Amino acid sequence: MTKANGNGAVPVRESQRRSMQQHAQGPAAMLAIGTANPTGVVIPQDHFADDIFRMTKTDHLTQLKEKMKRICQKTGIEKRYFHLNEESVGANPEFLDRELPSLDARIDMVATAVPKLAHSAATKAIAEWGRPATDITHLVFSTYSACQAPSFDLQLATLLGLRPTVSRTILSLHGCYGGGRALHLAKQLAENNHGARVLVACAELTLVCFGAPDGSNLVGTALFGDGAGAVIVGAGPFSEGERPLFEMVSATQTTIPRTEHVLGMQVSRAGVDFHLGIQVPTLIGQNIKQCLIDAFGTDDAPCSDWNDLFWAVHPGGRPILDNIDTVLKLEPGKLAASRHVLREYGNMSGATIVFVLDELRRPRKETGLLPEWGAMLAFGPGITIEAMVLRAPRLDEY
Ligand SMILES: CCCCCCCCCCCCCCCCCC(=O)SCCNC(=O)CCNC(=O)[C@H](O)C(C)(C)COP(=O)(O)OP(=O)(O)OC[C@H]1O[C@@H](n2cnc3c(N)ncnc32)[C@H](O)[C@@H]1OP(=O)(O)O
Repeated sequence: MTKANGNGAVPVRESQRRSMQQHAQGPAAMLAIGTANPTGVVIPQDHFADDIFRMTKTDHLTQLKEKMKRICQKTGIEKRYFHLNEESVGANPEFLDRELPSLDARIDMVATAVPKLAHSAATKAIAEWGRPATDITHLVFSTYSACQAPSFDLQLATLLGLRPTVSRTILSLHGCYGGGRALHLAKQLAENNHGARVLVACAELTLVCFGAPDGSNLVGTALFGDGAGAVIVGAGPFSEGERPLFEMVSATQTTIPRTEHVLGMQVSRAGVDFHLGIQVPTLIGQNIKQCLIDAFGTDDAPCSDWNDLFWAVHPGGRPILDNIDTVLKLEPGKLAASRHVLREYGNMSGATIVFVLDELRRPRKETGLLPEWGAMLAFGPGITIEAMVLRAPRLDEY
């Protein structure tokens, strides 16, 4: 069979051959990881309630403050990093009144702060990768702060000096599954484009959501922090010096039916409003096993014991991790990387999963080598669950 072109007939077999060559060898892998947090403000969780009520001039709301203290004690968080500080909150009093427009001022602040934070994480990932930034062919950027075009993806590409031909995608408002979604897309891009090297960048600043504590935002205010993560993703053949940290074997996205109202974010003239339903941890616990079975592509559990795997779980909140432990009957310590990241940084939404992966790949005397097979999970509005089967190659494999 032939296909016409301007110069005559081109055999389809030839175009098929070319398209076959576009595919990479083997599954994509994460080749390097970088993380960053704002350097300005670190708030210990045990005096967060005092700090936030003072900063927002709401100390008179004593019952609300007591509830915030109760919530903070149950988060499993010890400290969080923030871009906003007392001075910038004082300079923007409209941030404290949801009736006043403040979106423009927030967009002005994130316009430089988000790419700067992403740049910091990406620079570390690129340095670890060891190849020049100009070898990056694709960029996938995820954030809940993007309200402009051109956006942070182009700013980051410029800051890093990427090629003008770099293929850019920005994911907006995917919330806590943004990092999982970006990695899932990067896997598909790397596997379908021979030689592709994809930079995944996730950067989250709570300042677009920040407001004075009220009856609706206590949990989010007690839980979320600022951070950025970056991962270089590519598939074989690997160049000298490239070493896969985690192979990205298969991935699925699942939406739990009829849960759209449970978890959500909405851009308003007063910033980004968010809603975290009290049933989120239970719903995730009830659905997680099936998502894993789907991701592993088997009719039943992929292994007799989920403890045979290593786990990279987005620490959306302490009870989410507790429910996963219970449902999967995990041994203590299986979710240690997730609990560590929650304790040290809080929930940094889409960027958090990169911190968990970074924590997992650190060699540990007490736990030894990771099991060969693992699972990555991230959750967010929808309720959407991103699941990915990972494989940790042995050091001498590549
Ligand atoms: C410079 C400073 C700047 C600061 C800026 C901060 C700004 C932050 C804004 C960032 C927003 C980003 C939004 C991103 C949205 C995407 C989220 C996701 O995708 S991923 C998913 C995100 N993750 C999640 O959705 C999980 C969040 N949940 C948790 O982590 C835990 O449930 C917990 C820590 C809140 C409580 O621990 P637990 O063991 O459950 O303890 P208990 O049962 O004893 O409850 C204690 C009290 O808490 C109450 N209460 C509980 N839940 C809720 C609720 N949803 N609703 C309301 N209230 C709630 C409960 O009723 C009780 O009240 P009381 O009886 O004392 O009066």
